[in-house]
Amino acid sequence: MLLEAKQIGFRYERDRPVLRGVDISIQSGEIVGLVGPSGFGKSTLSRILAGYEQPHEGQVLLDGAPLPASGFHPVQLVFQHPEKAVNPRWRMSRTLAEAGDLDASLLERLGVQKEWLERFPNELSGGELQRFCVARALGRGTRFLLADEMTAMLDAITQAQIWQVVLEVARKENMGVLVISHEKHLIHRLCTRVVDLTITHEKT
Ligand SMILES: Nc1ncnc2c1ncn2[C@@H]1O[C@H](COP(=O)(O)OP(=O)(O)OP(=O)(O)O)[C@@H](O)[C@H]1O
Repeated sequence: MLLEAKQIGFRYERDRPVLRGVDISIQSGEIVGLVGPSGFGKSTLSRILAGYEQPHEGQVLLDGAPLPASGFHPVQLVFQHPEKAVNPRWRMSRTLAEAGDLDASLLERLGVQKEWLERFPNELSGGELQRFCVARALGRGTRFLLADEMTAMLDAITQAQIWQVVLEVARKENMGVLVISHEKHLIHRLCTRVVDLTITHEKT
């Protein structure tokens, strides 16, 4: 499968484009890094690739077709702030159910404890909550995972544990992964290819 963004243009405010003429593509099985200075539009691009934002120019295609508008989305985004990605009024078991039927061992491998399932998001630490968000994003229908500073707020051991599981699942399921991070060593260790947004970005 191929996820591609072609000639993407995007602005939040009139006359202030954030992205202009950006191209990026990810093949199944690839681990691609996306780097660039702060404020250059990396998170915006990941939201466009996941279908949360519509580009003002260009298009996002999955095997040549537009992203599906309903059902479990094949492109899943996990970002830095898990508390913004879950419904605060739902117990974690309900949030997880959004991913459908998960691989039984996944929660255990991600270090999710059974008793956490009955808790609400505000009864978990950021790191505990992020494990749920990662699990939910690794549902059986996921073909591409976009990790936007996914482990930036976690300690090194938790970061390594989560990435190990993500890479195992990605390899087994032949998922494509986009890694957005300011941590050069993480990008270097994980990625087979790196896209630099300062180069991809069309100069004016
Ligand atoms: N909702 C919004 N409304 C207006 N401007 C926004 C909004 N979200 C982001 N921006 C602006 O768009 C630009 C790109 O932001 P974005 O978060 O995509 O950058 P980034 O490369 O991911 O940055 P960082 O590395 O700091 O996370 C920034 O100038 C930011 O201030």
